[in-house]
Amino acid sequence: MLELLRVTKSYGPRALVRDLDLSVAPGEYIAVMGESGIGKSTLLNMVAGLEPIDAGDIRLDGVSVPALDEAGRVRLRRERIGFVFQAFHVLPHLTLAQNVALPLLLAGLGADEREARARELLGAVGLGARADGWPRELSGGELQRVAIARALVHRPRLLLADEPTGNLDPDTGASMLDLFETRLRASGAAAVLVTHSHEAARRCDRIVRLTRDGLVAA
Ligand SMILES: Nc1ncnc2c1ncn2[C@@H]1O[C@H](COP(=O)(O)OP(=O)(O)OP(=O)(O)O)[C@@H](O)[C@H]1O
Repeated sequence: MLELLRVTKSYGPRALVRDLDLSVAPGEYIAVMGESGIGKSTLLNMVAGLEPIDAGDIRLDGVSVPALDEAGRVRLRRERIGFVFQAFHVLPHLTLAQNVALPLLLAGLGADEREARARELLGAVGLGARADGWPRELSGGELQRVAIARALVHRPRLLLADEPTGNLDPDTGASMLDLFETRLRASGAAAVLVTHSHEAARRCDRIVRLTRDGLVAA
């Protein structure tokens, strides 16, 4: 469902990734590990069409992401991708329920369904009682769980998650990985998880390591 074909990306004169190949099957979970600064976040951003590539191709369900125009990339993200950003990107002027419901608002769902699904997912990440609270009232780990709920609420085909358990204690982290399983894998959705956690990586079907020489099996 996701294919990276000889993807090359440079910042200035320095090639960050060169001729990168990766193939992710429906329902497959891939853990991407690798040293800090090697390009893992950039990899997720390229897949989501948030960062242009210099050469190669990225195909999601047969659609070439780099060939889309900006409107097409926005639509692809809204409809098919859930993204847990390393820095959360939870919007401070929206309540937690409104933050989580945002993908459903963009998808054109009615208010009642948006509300119900956002609250249900906040419950699933252990923040049901805080649904009407504000991001400024939350700890880092709680914000991370809001970001996870928002990435799952529209039932994406592909979850891209950048250190999704980085701010969580081991038990909470494990329960978030359980949630990915129950909400995504059952429907054939795939996931690419960037993680430094061997615990989280072990739960995936495959672990790859991003190195200066490209992606290698770990
Ligand atoms: N917009 C940009 N312009 C120039 N350089 C950038 C840009 N974005 C990222 N980089 C550089 O590309 C490299 C890879 O960054 P990236 O965030 O993808 O690494 P990472 O593997 O996710 O690191 P970490 O594990 O620390 O999050 C870094 O050296 C970073 O400074």
